[in-house]
Amino acid sequence: MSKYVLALDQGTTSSRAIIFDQEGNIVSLAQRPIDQIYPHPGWVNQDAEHIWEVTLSVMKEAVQQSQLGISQIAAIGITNQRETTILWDRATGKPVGPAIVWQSRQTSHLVDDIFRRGKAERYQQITGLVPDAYFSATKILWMLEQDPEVRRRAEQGDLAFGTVDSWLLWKLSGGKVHLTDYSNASRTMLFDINELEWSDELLADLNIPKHILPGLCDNSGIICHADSSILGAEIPVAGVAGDQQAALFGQTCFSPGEAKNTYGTGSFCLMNIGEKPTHSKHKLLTTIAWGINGKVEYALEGSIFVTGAAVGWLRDGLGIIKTSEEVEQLASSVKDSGGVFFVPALVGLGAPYWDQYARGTIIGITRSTTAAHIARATLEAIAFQTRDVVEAMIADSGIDLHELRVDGGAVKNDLLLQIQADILGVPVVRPTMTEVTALGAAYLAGLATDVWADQQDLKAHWKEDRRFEPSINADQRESLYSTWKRAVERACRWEKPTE
Ligand SMILES: Nc1ncnc2c1ncn2[C@@H]1O[C@H](COP(=O)(O)OP(=O)(O)O)[C@@H](O)[C@H]1O
Ligand SMILES: O=P(O)(O)OC[C@H](O)CO
Repeated sequence: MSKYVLALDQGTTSSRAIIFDQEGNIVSLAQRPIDQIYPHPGWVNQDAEHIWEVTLSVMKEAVQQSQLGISQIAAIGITNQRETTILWDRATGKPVGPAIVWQSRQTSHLVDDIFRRGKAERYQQITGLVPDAYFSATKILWMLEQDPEVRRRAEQGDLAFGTVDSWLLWKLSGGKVHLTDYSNASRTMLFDINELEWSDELLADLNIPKHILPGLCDNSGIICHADSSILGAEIPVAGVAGDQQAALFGQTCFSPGEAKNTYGTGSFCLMNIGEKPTHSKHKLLTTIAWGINGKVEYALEGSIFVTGAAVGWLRDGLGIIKTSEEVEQLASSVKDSGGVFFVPALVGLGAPYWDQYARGTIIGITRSTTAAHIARATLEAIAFQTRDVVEAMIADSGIDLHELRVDGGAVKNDLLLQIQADILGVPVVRPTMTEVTALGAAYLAGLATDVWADQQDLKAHWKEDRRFEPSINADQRESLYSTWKRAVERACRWEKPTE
């Protein structure tokens, strides 16, 4: 009998549930948006109950749409927006306050404190991360410091911390498990990626009680069973990974040197570096790709905070497009950006700049600048930021990039991918399946439940849709890129740190 896998992709802007067949084809897909809460400039919050309700509803919808019997679904795989921090009451299962989203800058001052105390390097040695408000650690601290009652309940063991994977596992299992996987743990800035355990040293440094943390589980293996009240049967949850690591897996980048870039709210370029956690010398992150059957593999990561979200801002903030898709037509209506450069540092800058206080900058505007030039500059900014991290990755790994595999919500935009090939100077390759994040989660779950035999089996599913070749010469490319670097300089350190 054919087997199917249900993947839950809980992203920053939406939850998707996708059922895959054994060839890796989509049988059904349901998607609904996640409400964003912006209480103050630079803050980004979400409601954890809402995240669960939306995820539950798309899961039910995808199963219904597929017309499959529930017994045909061999496993559930989970993948999630990473770092987003949730604290909940173990007894009631209710979240304590809003979830603090990975993009939120509300804890920048707590990170400044780590730097002021001269501890940044130590954090990096232990966790592989450049200290930043992006990661969960200072978000947890912020929640504990906001309210003495929250701190008291946490100390007493009443509260549980989790990233979105833990929250979904808790909810799916009916409150039976409090776990996280290696890939998500490695994004908390509390996990020792060398020793593969929570760091007592960093927990003590931030005064975070260890017992609020989840236990660890493999990325592939039976983790728990979905409560039968949810889909009518106890389906095994057999795969879980942070969305960027899941995309690396879905793109079948199983060997050292293989890399992908995912274009969603932000963009995340990851390269498999094998079994040694080599530390970056060029301000990239070292992160856990996955841990399966006791074997942990690592990746280098360039995290770009705002790419698709900049297109979202053109839509919701400026109102110059009605849908994100419209950006392609608007940007195509001009041959270049007319000298306009947009540094979309809307929530600071991630790799390789790590400037919490950079802010968005549009520069080079003249009397002839139009909305179309700004739209084109936005797509170019996505490509320039990718070049920034790809250059760092080549410098770190010593491996030359011959092509870039891409995926994510924004890669249906052909113009974006052409601009990307032009700015990088290497071909950009889009696979036929662009829901690679969900596919990666399905693969992890399906490998543990005999839907697929091994990684070789998965490699056979990957097919190229289109290859975008560079179409500008090296002089044009370098001239554009050096102007981008000047624009970034103007955006850096704009906001004043608060004490
Ligand atoms: N055609 C397009 N061109 C450029 N950006 C797009 C396009 N379609 C969607 N996007 C952007 O992609 C993002 C959604 O991608 P998705 O992978 O679903 O994100 P996430 O997983 O971060 O929620 C949004 O920020 C949206 O503005
Ligand atoms: O939900 P996405 O696709 O924007 O991914 C967010 C990343 O996991 C943040 O680290």
